[in-house]
Amino acid sequence: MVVHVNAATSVDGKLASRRREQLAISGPADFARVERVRAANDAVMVGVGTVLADDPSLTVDDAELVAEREERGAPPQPTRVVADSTARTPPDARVLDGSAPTVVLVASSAPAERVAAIEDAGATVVSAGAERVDLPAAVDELAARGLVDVMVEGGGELIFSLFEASLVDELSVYVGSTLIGGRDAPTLADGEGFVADYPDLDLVGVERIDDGVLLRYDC
Ligand SMILES: NC(=O)C1=CN([C@@H]2O[C@H](COP(=O)(O)OP(=O)(O)OC[C@H]3O[C@@H](n4cnc5c(N)ncnc54)[C@H](OP(=O)(O)O)[C@@H]3O)[C@@H](O)[C@H]2O)C=CC1
Ligand SMILES: Nc1nc(O)c(N)c(N[C@@H]2O[C@H](COP(=O)(O)O)[C@@H](O)[C@H]2O)n1
Repeated sequence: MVVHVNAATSVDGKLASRRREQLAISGPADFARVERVRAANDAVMVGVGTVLADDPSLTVDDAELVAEREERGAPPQPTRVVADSTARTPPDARVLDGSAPTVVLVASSAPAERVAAIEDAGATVVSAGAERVDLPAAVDELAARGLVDVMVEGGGELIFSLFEASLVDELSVYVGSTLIGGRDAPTLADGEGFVADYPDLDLVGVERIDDGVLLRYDC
């Protein structure tokens, strides 16, 4: 199992503004790279905060990349995965539009009627954890379903939890040349934050793309 976190930040480490609206930090070449990373993975995962803020599709749109997946015997699209403890994913969200398989990870305490609405929209609901999605159990469950290479696109709450659980194998951060600011703006890793035992990453790549820099780390 390989968990690869990929995200784009401003020079000051923000994922978006304090309004938490979707913001294009990547340029065209970086978005094309992100699409290639999606296509190389079995699953593309986000937290429900990103679904509510961005309403992403998380699909591979480039027909050549879809064809390449099919040539190697993979399904045309990676499976979309949402970490959503209380089943807040709206039934009309793009991740539930049927254009790719979707797994929604919930806690066992998630309200049954909201779980049913997500299932009615065509997603597979997987329960892991009592009150909040238990990420180690969830990734094991994904692997058992053949989803072994997982790309995580954010946001900051989910990314922090994955680092806290020592589940991240690779991190790619595209640092765009824009400054967002704001103490309440989401950052690459939010959550409670570390106060000791800070993850020590191994810088393995630096590349200029568009007007920013892609930093790659082994974790
Ligand atoms: N620039 C970029 O590359 C990206 C930017 N973004 C931006 O980030 C923002 C959204 O980020 P953020 O608000 O942090 O949302 P996240 O996408 O990280 O989702 C956070 C939510 O995920 C749920 N969740 C379920 N299980 C867990 C767990 N074990 N650990 C942590 N979270 C869990 C929680 O809700 P619950 O408790 O209900 O389960 C939590 O509130 C938006 O502004 C978006 O535009 C997002 C992705 C990429
Ligand atoms: N790599 C990257 N660069 C940015 O500038 C971004 N804003 C994001 N956001 C992520 O991409 C998702 C959008 O996906 P779709 O295009 O709708 O498929 C968004 O939800 C974030 O996860 N990423």
